[in-house]
Amino acid sequence: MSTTTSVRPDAQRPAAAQPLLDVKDLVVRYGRGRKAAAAPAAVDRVNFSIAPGETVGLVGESGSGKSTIGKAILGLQKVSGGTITYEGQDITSAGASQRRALGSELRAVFQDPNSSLNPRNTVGSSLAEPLRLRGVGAADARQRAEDMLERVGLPRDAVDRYPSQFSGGQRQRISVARALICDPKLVVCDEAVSALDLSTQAQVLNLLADLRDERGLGYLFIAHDIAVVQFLAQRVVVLYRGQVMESGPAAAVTGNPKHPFTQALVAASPVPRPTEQAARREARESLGVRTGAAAVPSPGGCPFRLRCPLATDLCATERPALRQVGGSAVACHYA
Ligand SMILES: Nc1ncnc2c1ncn2[C@@H]1O[C@H](COP(=O)(O)OP(=O)(O)OP(=O)(O)O)[C@@H](O)[C@H]1O
Repeated sequence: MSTTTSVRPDAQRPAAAQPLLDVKDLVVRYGRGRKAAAAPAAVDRVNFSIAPGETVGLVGESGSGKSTIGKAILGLQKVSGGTITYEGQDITSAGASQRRALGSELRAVFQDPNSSLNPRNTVGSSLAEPLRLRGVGAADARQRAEDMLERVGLPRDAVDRYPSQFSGGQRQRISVARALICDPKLVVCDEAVSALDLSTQAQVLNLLADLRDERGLGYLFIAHDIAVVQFLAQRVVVLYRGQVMESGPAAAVTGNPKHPFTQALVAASPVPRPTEQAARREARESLGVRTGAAAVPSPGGCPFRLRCPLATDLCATERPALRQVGGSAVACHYA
């Protein structure tokens, strides 16, 4: 699985010799002792790797083992078999000190931002905490927290406010800022945008893509929605009942799924068929409505272009939101 195909051409990079992360024959069984041995494997001989700067999407229905794999990589779940290697170092059963040493390089963003933000702490102290643990002084940590908040599109004075004073989407931006403040090399995003509405999903996905491209980050992007995974991932791994059903370049897996389960997953995604979208566009054009896509071509493509309730056709006419992506202006109703 060495080919990299991205929906954003600027995210393409040559494959590196040594993977950033290598998961080999991973098995996870829940429970202890004899109970665990008798339990069906939640993750069953899973293999995949992530190159530096690459995004791999892990997709599958509920209960297919996605989060279990994420937790095993983060050291939050004991592994029953196989190996997890990070930059050539075996971290399968890493102890506390090895994990601490890895802490700034391997970070996570979860579905619920409250899981990483203590409601009693100001945003500034939540962001500064991982830096302080690594010996950064208070003034420097505050400065870096303010810089990071600005980078994720929040005001610098957010440092002195509490998580409850922000919307769900803003809290997720704060979680992203907290995950990235230590300059990690790999971020596990576990359903990081699933709880957000479509508009906020698009904003956070764009933010994740921009940060990846700026910093050369690797992502393991876990989601049940293959349309969301397709936006960010260069390669996709499809899981079913703990096993890999199909994997490969994102465009191939989502555009021409080989396995019946992947086909079902694509069909289940709330994406109108391209033919349906074309029919909608024709209908609008016959009414003289200018299409957003024709007005401002998008280099990366909107993640919701196929399932946007407006089929993105009214973007440029109704709410001409413009933003810069890779040097080009992109119009999106949801931007
Ligand atoms: N703590 C646990 N104890 C026992 N079984 C568990 C535990 N956590 C998960 N499982 C089981 O492991 C399997 C995989 O669960 P996992 O949460 O990894 O799936 P998932 O694909 O992330 O699902 P979802 O999309 O709903 O989060 C499921 O059968 C689940 O019931």
